[in-house]
Amino acid sequence: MAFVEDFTPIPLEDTNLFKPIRVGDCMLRNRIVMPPLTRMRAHYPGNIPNRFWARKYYDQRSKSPGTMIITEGAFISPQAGGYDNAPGVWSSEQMTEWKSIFKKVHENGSYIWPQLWALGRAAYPEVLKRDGLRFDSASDGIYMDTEMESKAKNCKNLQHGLTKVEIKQYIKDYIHAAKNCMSSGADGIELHAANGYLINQFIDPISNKRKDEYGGSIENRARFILEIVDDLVQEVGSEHVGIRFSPYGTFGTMSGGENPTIMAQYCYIIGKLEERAQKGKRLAYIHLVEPRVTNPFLTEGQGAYSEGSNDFIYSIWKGNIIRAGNFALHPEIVEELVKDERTLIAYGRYFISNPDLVTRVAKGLPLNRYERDKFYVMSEEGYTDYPTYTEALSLGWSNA
Ligand SMILES: C=C(C)c1ccc(C)c(O)c1
Repeated sequence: MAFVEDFTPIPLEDTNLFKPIRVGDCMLRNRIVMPPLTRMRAHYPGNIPNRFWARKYYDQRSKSPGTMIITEGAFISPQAGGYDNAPGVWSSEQMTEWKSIFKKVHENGSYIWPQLWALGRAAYPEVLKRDGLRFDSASDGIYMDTEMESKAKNCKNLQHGLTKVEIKQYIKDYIHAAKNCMSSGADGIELHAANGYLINQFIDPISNKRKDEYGGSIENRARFILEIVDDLVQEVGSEHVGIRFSPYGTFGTMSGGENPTIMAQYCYIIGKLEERAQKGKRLAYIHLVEPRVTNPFLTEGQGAYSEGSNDFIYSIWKGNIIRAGNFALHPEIVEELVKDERTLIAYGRYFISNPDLVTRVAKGLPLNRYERDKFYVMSEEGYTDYPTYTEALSLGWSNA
C-alpha cells in the first residue's frame, strides 16, 4: 500500500462540501457520501453480512460525525440474488448483523442507508438454479453477453422475462426489504436502478423488449420503477427513499449515451419523480453515476463518455442530487459542482482505501492507493487494514 502519486490534493474544507445539508431526516455535517461498494465478503449460505469484519469496515468509514454512508448492494430476496457472497436484507439473521452495523455508524454520529438490489440477468444462472430459483430479467433470452447465455443454457436455467404476477412479487419484496431496514434502524434506503441490474433492465430498451404495459415505450419502461417508488413511499415515507441511476452506463450491456433516446428515458422518469415531489412526495435524493464512469470495472479515465453530462437533471429535479464517479482525483471539479445548495459528492473507490477520507478531502491530504485485486475477495486484507493518514505516516509512508 502507498499514497497515490501524480495527484495534487486541494483542501475543500472551506467549500460548500463541508456545509451542513439535510437529507431526509439526516442533518449531514458534510456533503461527502460513501456510495454503495460491493465487497463480496458476506457469508454463504445465508447472504449474511460478514460477522467478523463488516461492522469494523463501516465503523472506520463513519468516524467523521455527520457523514452519509450508503451500504453495499443488499439483495431484497433470494430470487433477487445470485451472488453467494453479497449480503441480503430479507432475513432475520441478516438483519441481526445489519442492526449492529447501523448501531455502530450511529454511535459515530453518522447515517446509513442500505442499497436495495435485484440482479436480474446480471446474476449467475447456475447459482440460482442450485437454489431452485429463476434467472430473471425484463425479457426472455436477451442475455447480457454470450458467456451468460452459455452458462444459462448449460445449467438449463434460461433467462426468463418476468410475468406481471412476478413483477408484483418483486415490488412486495422491495417493500419487505425496506421495512426490514427501517425497523432495524436504517436512516433510509436507496433503490438501485443503475449499473445494468434488474430495474435498469426494465428502463433500457436494449434489454426490455416487452409488448405489455411494462415495455415498448418510454412511459411503459418507466412503469416498474415508478410502481416500486410509489409503494416504497407509501410504506416508509418519501424522505426515507433515495434512488440511483447510471444514465450513461454501459456496464451489464446497457445502452449508454450512444442510444439517442436514452436521455429522453431518464428525463421522463426524473420528471415523473419531480411531479410526485411537487405533490408532497419528494424523495430524499437522486443519485447519479457520472458519464466519466461508464463501467465501474474500468480504471479512472477508461471508458469515459465525453458527449454527455448529468447537468440535465438540475432543470428537472429540484431536490438533493448525489453525484458519483471518479471525483477523488478531481477536487477542482468538486469545488465547482458543490457551489449550489443541493449537490453532494460520492467518493467510491477511494473510500475503500481511505477510511478517513472525509478528513483527507477537507485538509487536502494525500490519498492511499486502492488495491483492485482485493475489492471482491473473502479477506480482511484490503477491507479493514487500510491506514488512516496518521497511521500511514507512522508506518513511514512518504508524501514524496
Ligand atoms: C460494478 C460493480 C462491480 C458493481 C457491483 C455491485 C453493485 C451493486 C454495483 O452497482 C456495481
